[in-house]
Amino acid sequence: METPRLEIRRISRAFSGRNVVDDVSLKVMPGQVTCLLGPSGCGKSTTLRIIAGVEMQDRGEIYVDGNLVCDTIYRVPPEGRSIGLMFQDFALFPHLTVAKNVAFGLTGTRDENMARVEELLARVGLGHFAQSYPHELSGGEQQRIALGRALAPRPSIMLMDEPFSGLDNRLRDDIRDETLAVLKDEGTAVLLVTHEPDEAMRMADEIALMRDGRIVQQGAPYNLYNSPFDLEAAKFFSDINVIRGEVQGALCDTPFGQFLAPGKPNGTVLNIAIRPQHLRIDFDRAGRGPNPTTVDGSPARGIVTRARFMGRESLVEFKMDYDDSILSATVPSVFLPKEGTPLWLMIRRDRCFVFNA
Ligand SMILES: Nc1ncnc2c1ncn2[C@@H]1O[C@H](COP(=O)(O)OP(=O)(O)OP(=O)(O)O)[C@@H](O)[C@H]1O
Repeated sequence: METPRLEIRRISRAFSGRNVVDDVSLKVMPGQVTCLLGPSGCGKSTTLRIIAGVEMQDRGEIYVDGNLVCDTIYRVPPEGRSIGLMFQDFALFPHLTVAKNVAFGLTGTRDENMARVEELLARVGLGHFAQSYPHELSGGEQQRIALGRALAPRPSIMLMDEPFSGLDNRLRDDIRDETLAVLKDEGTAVLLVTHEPDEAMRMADEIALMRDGRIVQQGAPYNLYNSPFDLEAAKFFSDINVIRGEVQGALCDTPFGQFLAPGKPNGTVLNIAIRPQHLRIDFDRAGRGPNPTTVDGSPARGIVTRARFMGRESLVEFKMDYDDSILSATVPSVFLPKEGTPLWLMIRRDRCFVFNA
């Protein structure tokens, strides 16, 4: 078995009696990007600060390359942990040239350091800026220099806390992709903190979804998106429609037909959740909808309340006849029916998530 670059075991930290980080365990394997994803205030940054060594845990252990760097008794200082850091305010040293910024943490001979600086500046595509000062560079370029500086000492693991949130949207996607390419090239393991699911999906090999100080689900982005642990986890990645139904005789009756509910006692209320792209819209045929199918179940009618063009897709919202609830569906390209139009919806049964209400 390969040794994880970083492993934390059962880390906890309380502030004023509140568990901000609660029994968190995590491994990051060589060459992997793991994202700690969760809403603001869930304890992501505190976890990262504990790993970096600028905050102490109340319980738990931290290992880098299989070696203990911190438990509640033994503690390697931050600079001895082989950890690189990159935060949103990546503050380069303004009085040092780009080359000297990148060389800052290096301990080799002058020649070795120069070679490493050259290698990294080439890798981030900014070799020609070696003798410039940070204020002569754009935000995105400074970000790339900060990446070079953090990578220069060949850290075992890079910790990144919302490193792209200071950049404007268009630039952000490019810098994110470039950063990822450089990190993969260097073979560095990364633990990246973000509250943006899109960023996590784009960057991560593995996502650890955090809520109220705990990791509630961990796995490949595909698995988190397609098999969310609960309704809240499902909602974190996209808008979601919820259809309620009650179980009778191992079947759950809904306006969209019956769902199998094996093992669920009679009277259990279920939330059937489905993402907007998995609803199918069909036309009204004088008050009748399409015929039921095994893939899509039965249709239910709604009235269009709003339709918006979103760029790649159109978002259509419906007030459903059965209980006036609102459902939304997305359609590729342009589909903008008038408000008040009656249309029928069907749901892709294989794309539904079923949770106890
Ligand atoms: N030193 C501290 N003293 C007291 N409370 C703290 C301290 N550090 C963090 N907290 C609290 O712990 C909780 C988690 O904070 P943390 O910064 O880890 O969350 P986060 O998930 O990174 O959120 P964000 O994305 O907003 O930074 C917050 O409620 C915060 O107020």
